[in-house]
Amino acid sequence: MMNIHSVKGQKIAAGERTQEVDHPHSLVAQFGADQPLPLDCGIELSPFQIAYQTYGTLNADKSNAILVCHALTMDQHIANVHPITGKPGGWLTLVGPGKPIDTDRYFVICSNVIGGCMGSTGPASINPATGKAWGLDFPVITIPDMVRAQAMLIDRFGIDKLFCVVGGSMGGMQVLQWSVAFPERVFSALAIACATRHSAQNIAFHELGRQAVMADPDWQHGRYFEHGCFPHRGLAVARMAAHITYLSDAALHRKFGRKMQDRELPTFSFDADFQVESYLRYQGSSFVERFDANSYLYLTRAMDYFDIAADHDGVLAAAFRGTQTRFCVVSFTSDWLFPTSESRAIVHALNAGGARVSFAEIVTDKGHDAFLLDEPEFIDIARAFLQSAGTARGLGKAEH
Ligand SMILES: CC(=O)SCCNC(=O)CCNC(=O)[C@H](O)C(C)(C)COP(=O)(O)OP(=O)(O)OC[C@H]1O[C@@H](n2cnc3c(N)ncnc32)[C@H](O)[C@@H]1OP(=O)(O)O
Ligand SMILES: N[C@@H](CCO)C(=O)O
Repeated sequence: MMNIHSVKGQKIAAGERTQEVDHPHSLVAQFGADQPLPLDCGIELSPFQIAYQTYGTLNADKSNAILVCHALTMDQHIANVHPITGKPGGWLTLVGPGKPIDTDRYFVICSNVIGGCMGSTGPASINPATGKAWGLDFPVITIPDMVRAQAMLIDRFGIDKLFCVVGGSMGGMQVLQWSVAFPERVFSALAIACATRHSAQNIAFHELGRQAVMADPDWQHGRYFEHGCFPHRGLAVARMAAHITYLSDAALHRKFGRKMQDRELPTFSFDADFQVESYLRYQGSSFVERFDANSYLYLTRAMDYFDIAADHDGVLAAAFRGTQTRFCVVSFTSDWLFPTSESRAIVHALNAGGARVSFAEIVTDKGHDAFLLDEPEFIDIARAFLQSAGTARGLGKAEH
């Protein structure tokens, strides 16, 4: 029986941070001492829980399930109003009735990653051994750990084989890991704006963000809840730096150029004179209202450690050899975080491994986060891929 409860999250209430906040729109699967999660660091995490959302209906033979893997700071609320921000779902361009991930046709599951802060067990959860938030005592988790936890959730649904696993950025890493760790459970895979390993430049940006968090005196060596504070400034700076990498020079120029913010002339101060400064400050301050600082450390670390080839004697193609999964790999021309060269490396490895793979590079100036935006060519490609995979899976044609 599925063990379903209203999620008791750990933190994040804008302005009034507590360690027990309801997330009434999520379901939670709990895993007790009899079902520990084996982690790459050698520790078994137990007990733990996974918060998740579902959309649509699972068909009788359980062949229409799509697992959506969320990106770094996103969460399971991909197609419903977000319970903290009150904003529309995080991936409505792709998920919903009549959308490529058609909730009238597919059963869609999206779970908050292990280590996250939206109801799944993470560093802000209570450590049963101490009765306090885990903080940095939480074990370091990896992308394979996230996927192993998701597989345990999928088992609870009695789903042997997912029709598709879909994700962008860190979600795309999970897609690739699913196809390597559980090839027989993945009929098709849509990996967007991602890579099989994190580059030196990307690790460097993550390190910058982590150092910004840890340099904030309110971080308190990760024990900020106990001190009744939160590293707002450090986490906001981390987000500002990261957000620049999600965009592109051309997009920033198009949106803001050198335009001034609510003024005609420079103030000759360090106010946000430029619109782009004001925008970045807003992105930083809104982020800290919805995200946990320690989770940010853990999830960026998980991406840093990701390296599929390293787990296969340095031979990427060996990871995919003999796979029956149908792949679609997508990149965006202005993505300098996961440039097209990374996607080509995935495609070459898949080809060498004998996989069935299609590849699209979308021309856009919207940067890495183009996968979250209304990018018609990308939406069309996702729709066509799922349509053709659905036909191959015997799911019939969509009405739309
Ligand atoms: C948990 C969730 O809700 S997940 C939400 C979805 N995902 C994320 O947050 C990931 C991070 N966010 C992003 O990467 C991007 O914001 C996207 C991709 C989601 C959206 O991109 P876009 O639609 O192009 O929005 P854009 O980046 O221009 O940001 C718009 C916001 O900036 C604000 N803004 C724009 N210009 C300025 C300015 N000069 N000064 C201050 N704020 C500004 C807008 O008011 C708007 O605020 P709102 O989000 O509260 O409505
Ligand atoms: N902007 C998205 C994607 C980052 O890779 C996020 O914050 O999760």
